[in-house]
Amino acid sequence: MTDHGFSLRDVVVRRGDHTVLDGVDADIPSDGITVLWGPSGAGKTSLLRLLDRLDVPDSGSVSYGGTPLDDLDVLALRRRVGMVFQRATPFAGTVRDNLAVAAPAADDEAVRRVLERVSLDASLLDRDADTLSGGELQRMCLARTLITEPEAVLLDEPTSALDEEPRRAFERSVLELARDGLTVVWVGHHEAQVERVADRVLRVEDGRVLA
Ligand SMILES: Nc1ncnc2c1ncn2[C@@H]1O[C@H](COP(=O)(O)OP(=O)(O)OP(=O)(O)O)[C@@H](O)[C@H]1O
Repeated sequence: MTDHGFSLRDVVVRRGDHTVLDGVDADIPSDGITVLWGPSGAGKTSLLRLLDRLDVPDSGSVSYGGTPLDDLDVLALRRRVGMVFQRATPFAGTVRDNLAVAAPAADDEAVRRVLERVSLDASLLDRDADTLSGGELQRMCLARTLITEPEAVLLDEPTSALDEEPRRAFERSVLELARDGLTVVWVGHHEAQVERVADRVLRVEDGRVLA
């Protein structure tokens, strides 16, 4: 197991009388892009949310960098592990305001650097976030996650609402981030996309992770 990967042992999540995750054992190494892949309703999103402690399992354990998440301060964990959701979640205000919410102390240089990492033009900084295109918005959300310099990011079908061109642009940004050492866990849907981005695939089916 590498320095800051995730590991899940016998993880069970129940919602009412439905078992959403049913004894999951999995290791997610810190290098490259790991895609969680499987049919709708298989439990991919539920698994991803455990990694940032947005949810806690009913039993079993989840650790990060060898430490059980229960033993980590949750805010510190979320600084190390960022999340981008399926639907872009802009705050009211400009792109600059959105980045400042995540990192009030970030200077101009840091802001410009993070925009460059997601291929967003710096001229967008003073635009109202709600005037951005879907693709720009999702890359802004990625930038907002990256500006706190996490070690890992969790992506929950971040391109499912995007057309082909912005989807490819988002993929290119993430591939480059992974090449620069960011740990990426990506809940995928489109098979062609999985083939383009995955360094490894964890197949999730019916609440289990198959080898
Ligand atoms: N809060 C909840 N209450 C009841 N059932 C839930 C809840 N959250 C998830 N589920 C159920 O758990 C199962 C797994 O859901 P999950 O969202 O993890 O699947 P998924 O693999 O991410 O699916 P999709 O690809 O459609 O997003 C689904 O059957 C879902 O209806």
